[in-house]
Amino acid sequence: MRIALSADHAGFEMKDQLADWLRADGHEIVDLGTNGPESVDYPRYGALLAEALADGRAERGITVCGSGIGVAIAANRNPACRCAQVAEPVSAALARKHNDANAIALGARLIGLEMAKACVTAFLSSDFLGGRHQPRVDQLANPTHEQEPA
Ligand SMILES: O=C(CO)[C@H](O)[C@H](O)[C@H](O)COP(=O)(O)O
Repeated sequence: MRIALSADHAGFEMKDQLADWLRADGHEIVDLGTNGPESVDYPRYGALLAEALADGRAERGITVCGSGIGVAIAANRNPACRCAQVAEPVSAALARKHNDANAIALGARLIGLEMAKACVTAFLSSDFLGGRHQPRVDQLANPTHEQEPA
């Protein structure tokens, strides 16, 4: 699979470790930086990830910052991106199954590499379930207030 990775300074080390691990597993990696510990601003790296998904350079995205929150907010500004901040694999799988997420955001200051790998494995190996979830995902791009609860 073609997978884009991005990170700010807080996440670049985990990003690089995940990239090596995914390459060893046969995936094609689009590395969008950053590539060192110098302080950078996370909005750029969330946006770069979303752009790679929007223009088809990658089928899935993984972005890392200290908490995963900043890069997730930034990535989700692009309507082509559905990015879930996750810290354990059940949420990573649900992000695919229910939300058709095409990206996850990880917090390198909150979880270790093994938990990050478990999240990535769950994310990449889970499929969108469709059905009742499809119109909800559609509404993310086009919110409606027409439906009221029964
Ligand atoms: O965006 C974040 C928090 O929501 C990320 O954790 C950033 O990596 C963090 O804010 C960077 O913090 P730093 O003190 O500038 O290293």
